[in-house]
Amino acid sequence: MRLQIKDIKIVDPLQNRDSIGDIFVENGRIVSKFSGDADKIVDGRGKIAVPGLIDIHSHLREPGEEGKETIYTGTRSAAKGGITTVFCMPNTNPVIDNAPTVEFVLLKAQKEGLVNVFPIGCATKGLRGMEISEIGVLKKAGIVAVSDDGFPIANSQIMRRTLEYTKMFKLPVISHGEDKELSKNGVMNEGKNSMVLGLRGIPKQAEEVMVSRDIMLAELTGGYLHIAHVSTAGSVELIRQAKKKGIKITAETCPHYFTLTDDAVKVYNTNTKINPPLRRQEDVNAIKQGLADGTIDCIATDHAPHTEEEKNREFDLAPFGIIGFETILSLVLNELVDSGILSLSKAVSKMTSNPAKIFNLEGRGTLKEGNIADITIINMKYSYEFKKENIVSKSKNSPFIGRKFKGGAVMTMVGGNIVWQV
Ligand SMILES: NC(=O)N[C@@H](CC(=O)O)C(=O)O
Ligand SMILES: [Zn+2]
Ligand SMILES: [Zn+2]
Repeated sequence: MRLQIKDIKIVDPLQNRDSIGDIFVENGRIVSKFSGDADKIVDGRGKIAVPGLIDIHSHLREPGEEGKETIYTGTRSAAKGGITTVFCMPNTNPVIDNAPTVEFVLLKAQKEGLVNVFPIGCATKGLRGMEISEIGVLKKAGIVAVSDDGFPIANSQIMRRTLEYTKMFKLPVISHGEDKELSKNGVMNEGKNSMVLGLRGIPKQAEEVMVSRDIMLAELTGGYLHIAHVSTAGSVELIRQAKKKGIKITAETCPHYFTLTDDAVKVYNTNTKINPPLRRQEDVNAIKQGLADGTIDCIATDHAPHTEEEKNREFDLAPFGIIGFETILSLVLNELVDSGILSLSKAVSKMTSNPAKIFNLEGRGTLKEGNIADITIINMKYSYEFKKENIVSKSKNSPFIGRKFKGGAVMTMVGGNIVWQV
């Protein structure tokens, strides 16, 4: 199969490319040209081609919680959002702390997935924070990182050992920064709003205490630390200083942390209940600054589907988490690129070349010749309203329902195959 995308603006951060040209795809790879005609031609006029987006933080819920999402539905939702590769977190049932479960996820993804799926393995057995998983075995089975995500390792000695042990396998340790004692019973950011609403707060320090600890342990061990879903100004500053000191650390944030504040919780909408919680405007500003100056390397969704039954409960009782695949690109374009905080190329690098580099994904994250033809085509003029009835994910828990966007993915290509098209 030979495919040619004609007269398209190509934005490829790794190659520093931002110019109009053609893209040639043969046998699933990007080639410089082919002799003879294409089997299919895509008219790229007025559109932009970028490397397929890589979302390094999501919850696909399979195995075990197929009522919320499956690999089948989740990868379709991702494809609609312009995402060609997703990493999935191990807080499934059973958890991904053993090779057969890694293999199950990979096999399911191969059979039913529309985009590439790379599992993240548990850092500790059963996500219990007591005993390090068999990381070598997991790596052999195909994991790209380890994380206990929602159940951060409380014991500093175990975290130290995890950072030491994973060095051997060149696997980053993804840390969800939360001191569970400090955040205990909290359901939203601690501050004026939590007081007015009568909801128990989670102080910023619950995140920052753990981010500082993990930075210190990364310094001690020389291990590779990646901070998940940064939500506070203090965390941004801690990471900035750690990078200045030469500590091996990278970080991600999510669209909701640069788009919303805890003012959004005011109507007790449980689709604003996430962990870490939405913070204040000064945090939003600091996160934007951190993205602009390179302190924050990646933008990921933390796509965390939950059913309507679960979310239609009192704010206190509803689970934490929101879906994100179908809105990440439009939110990045509208909140960061249109407002001049990031150039398009810089913004794209945080969802392509940077993740590929941090997690050693060979052949992805750039449109270089020889690479896998994972390509996302953007139309900056594509206007739409994000409506509940159009959500592809099995779950509908988004705080962005009803929002109007301009700019988004109009075609998603995985390994040279068009998997989604508007
Ligand atoms: N982010 C969330 O609010 N929830 C995540 C867990 C997590 O990412 O910590 C989930 O699995 O539902
Ligand atoms: Zn988390
Ligand atoms: Zn998560």
